[in-house]
Parts: sequence; structure tokens; C-alpha cells
Amino acid sequence: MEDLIRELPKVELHLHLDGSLRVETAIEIAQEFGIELPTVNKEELEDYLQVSDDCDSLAEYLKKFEFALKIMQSKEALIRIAYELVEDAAQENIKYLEVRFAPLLLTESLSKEEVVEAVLTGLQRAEDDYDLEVNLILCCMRHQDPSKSVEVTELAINYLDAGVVGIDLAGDEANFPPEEHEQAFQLAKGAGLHRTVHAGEAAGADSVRKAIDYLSAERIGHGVRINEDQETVEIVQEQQISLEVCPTSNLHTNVIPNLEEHPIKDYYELGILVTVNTDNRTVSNLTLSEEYIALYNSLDFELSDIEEVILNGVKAAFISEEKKETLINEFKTEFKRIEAKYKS
Ligand SMILES: O=c1[nH]cnc2c1ncn2[C@@H]1O[C@H](CO)[C@@H](O)[C@H]1O
Ligand SMILES: [Zn+2]
Repeated sequence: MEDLIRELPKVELHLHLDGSLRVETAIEIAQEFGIELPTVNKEELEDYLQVSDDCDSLAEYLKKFEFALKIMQSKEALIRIAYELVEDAAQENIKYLEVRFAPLLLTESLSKEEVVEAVLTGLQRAEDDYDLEVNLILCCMRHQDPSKSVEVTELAINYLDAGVVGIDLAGDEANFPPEEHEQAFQLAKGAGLHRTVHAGEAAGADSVRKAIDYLSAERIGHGVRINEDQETVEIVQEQQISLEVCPTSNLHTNVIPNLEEHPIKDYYELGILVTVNTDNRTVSNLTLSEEYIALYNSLDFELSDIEEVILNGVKAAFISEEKKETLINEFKTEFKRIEAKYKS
């Protein structure tokens, strides 16, 4: 079953560039650019980049990004890291990928336009070399002034036809409410940019409601905690808001005590459009295949359920209806072929 899952065509919609760089690459870039490292030993550096078992909150988890951001301040680093992330995704048969990051955290020596262009260059080079499609989402950060979110949105609008498809709101959910960023998200909506918002992770259902009401979120990053309020569950169901669920990340930020108690199966059974994602591959030391294997082992998802969740990812993707239909047909054919192969 595990090999079969690895072979299935997949989609990933919630993946942070700065949480997913290869550890070897971090060492090489730091050495090349004279950036001071706490250690050049790969295993030891992993401790700095990966979350430990005793991490007890999102705020603590977010500290894991500080080092990655330091080494991502040059064009060369951004092109390489973006390229390698797509390469890693292609290796586990991801056919459609949305990558996200916060451009304003990377402007120590580059302009925000240079930052976006370098990442798009890396993504597109890998798209040319591998058989998958990639789009980019730009993150606004909760702790930054709302005017910065407008700046990120304007930047996203400039690259709307060049690979950027939407904006996100990320960062410390418990301490910074979403509604302050309304102007940016309404600007995005008016310009035809898609909107996703991290919510219902470090704060409850109320945070999800605000993301929908004020920020016109089409998707919710995580949304684990919607079950704290029945009305929110119904709104998510009725409005077909999809959830970008990242089960292992939720374990690491201490939103759930163990995978077995993750509510994803309940949401799935209610017909909510749940998708499965890694969030941060390096921070959580994780691949998407492993995440699906965990659903199979810990949450009793059967193969047909896993395939349906993968198709949910296509349905929730920030792409045209025509592209969705093509991908769904391709995926269904592949599912049948792979199932037949493993039966024989
Ligand atoms: O699970 C999460 N919840 C909220 N914010 C996050 C999560 N993972 C990463 N980031 C934040 O998003 C920024 C841009 O990629 C990262 O720098 C990190 O601060
Ligand atoms: Zn995230």
C-alpha cells in the first residue's frame, strides 16, 4: 500500500518555500555566501531547521523559519531553493503544485520584484524539466502592518499572468486577527487573485469565520478547529470552502494531541472539500506521500478515500475549470492503472 500511495499522481496546495529547503542546500548556500551557520554538520543543522517533539505552539514552530530566511536573501539561493522544491515534489509524482512564501521577508538586499522573479525563475525551470504544473501564492504576514499586505497584493497583481495566482495570510494567528488585512484581500478579489488564509490553527472557529467574511477566503489553511462551532462547519460546507489540511504540522504545533484524533476524517465524511498537504517539508521532516500513508495507517482512510482527497485537491486548485477537468480525467485513468498494477 505504501508503494502504491507513493506512485499515485498527487496535488499539493499548501507548501511554504522557506519551510521546505533541503538541509544540504542550506549548508552549501551559507558557505558560498559567507553566512554564519550554527554548525556545518548536516545532522546537527537539522536540529535547527526541524521542529522538535516538545514544540508546544505555532509561535514556537514559527521560530524555525528564522535561519532559512537568512540564507534566502540572494537571487541564486531563491532560484535554487525554488527549483529543488519542485524537483522534490516531482519525485513523488505531484502533478500540480502551489508554492507559497512571504516576499517582504526576503528583501534584505533584493527588491520585492527581484525576489518574486527569482522564485518564479526557479519554479519555471523545474516545470520545464519535470512533468508538473506549478503556481505561486504570495503570503501577507499577520504581524506586519496591514499596509504591507496591500503591498504584497499589489506585487501579486503585477505577476498575475506570470505564475502568481493568489495571496495568503500567514504567521502568528493567536496574536494577530485577520480583519485588519481586509483592504488587501478585497483588492485581491477585485483584481481576480485567489485568496487563502491560515485560520483555525492557533485560533478557533471565529478566526475562520472572519477569514471568510472579511477576507473573502476561498480556501482555509488548516481549518482544523472549525468543529468548535457548528455554524462555522455549516458555512464551510455550504460555501464549499476547501480546507488545506496539514495533519503532521498540526501535531507539531500542538493543535492535536495525536494523528488518530485529527478531525480530518469527520470533515471528509461531512462532504467538506478537504485536501492534504505537508505545510513545511523541512520543518516537519516530511513528504506528501508520508502524509497520505499516515492517513491510511492512523485515520483509516481507504485507498478510495485517499483518491477522493487527491481529487479534492484538483477541485480546490487555483486553476481554470477546464484544467481541473483535464487533470481529474488524467488522475482517474492513472488511479485505475496503478490499482490494476498492484492487484496483479
Ligand atoms: O502553519 C503555519 N501557520 C502560520 N504561518 C506559517 C505556517 N507555516 C509557515 N508559516 C509562516 O509563513 C511564512 C511564509 O512562508 C513563513 O516564514 C512562516 O512564518
Ligand atoms: Zn502553512
